[in-house]
Amino acid sequence: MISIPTSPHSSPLLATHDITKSFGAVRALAGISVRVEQGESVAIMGPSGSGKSTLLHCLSGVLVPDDGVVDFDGGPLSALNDRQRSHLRLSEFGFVFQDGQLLPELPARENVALPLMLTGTSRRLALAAADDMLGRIGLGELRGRRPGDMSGGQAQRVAIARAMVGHPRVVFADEPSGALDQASGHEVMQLLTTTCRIAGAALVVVTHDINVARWCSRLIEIRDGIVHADRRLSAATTSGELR
Ligand SMILES: Nc1ncnc2c1ncn2[C@@H]1O[C@H](COP(=O)(O)OP(=O)(O)OP(=O)(O)O)[C@@H](O)[C@H]1O
Repeated sequence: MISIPTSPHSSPLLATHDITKSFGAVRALAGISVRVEQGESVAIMGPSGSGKSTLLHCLSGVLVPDDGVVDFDGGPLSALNDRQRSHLRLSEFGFVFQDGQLLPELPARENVALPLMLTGTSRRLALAAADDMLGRIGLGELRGRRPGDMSGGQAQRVAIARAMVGHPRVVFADEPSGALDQASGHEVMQLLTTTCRIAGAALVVVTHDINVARWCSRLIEIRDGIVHADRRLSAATTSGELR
């Protein structure tokens, strides 16, 4: 685990303080302050181009903001160099993308084991942990199958197993059900929110779809690179159970 120098004040798990980010003349983030508490699930919504993915990438240390600060676990991500930030992403964060981004040449269990092997776990232990995770989410029978031989929903569930196998403290998901039909999308969101809740991981989901956002306990709406609204969602539907 990487230790970040801590700030003196008590802090949420993850927070941005007035961050800005521009790409050339395009101001993607124009001063955003948000907080994500431990174990909380937060949806980020907003029109196309409003800065949702840029915010997600700044929160997860993939991008460095031009101004402002991102704190994780009480310390600024900017205190870490590139190598330390990469290690933090592998060891503390999990990622789920719209198309899963599984490696097509590897069977499910090797895709799931990969983040552990990249942080130094032996192949044998990483594969055992991957098999265990796949079994716990009801995908044991898929462990030898390559992504090209799975449905989109199955591949997304394997991607969730890969995101969760390292016991992340935060899972970042960018349109995790965006490429799926409604029923598969529902299953994927149920699995994602349930596994995060059981693991005590915070979840940050970028989505265009209010039905996806409703799986979360909070909704942050972004417009033109600033926070337009930040509210609790009362009817969080996070009641699915793991098989
Ligand atoms: N790497 C980049 N290079 C240039 N411009 C970028 C880059 N990444 C984002 N932008 C621009 O920054 C703005 C915000 O982009 P971002 O992807 O964060 O929006 P978004 O809300 O996630 O959009 P969408 O819903 O369409 O995915 C857009 O105008 C986009 O074109």
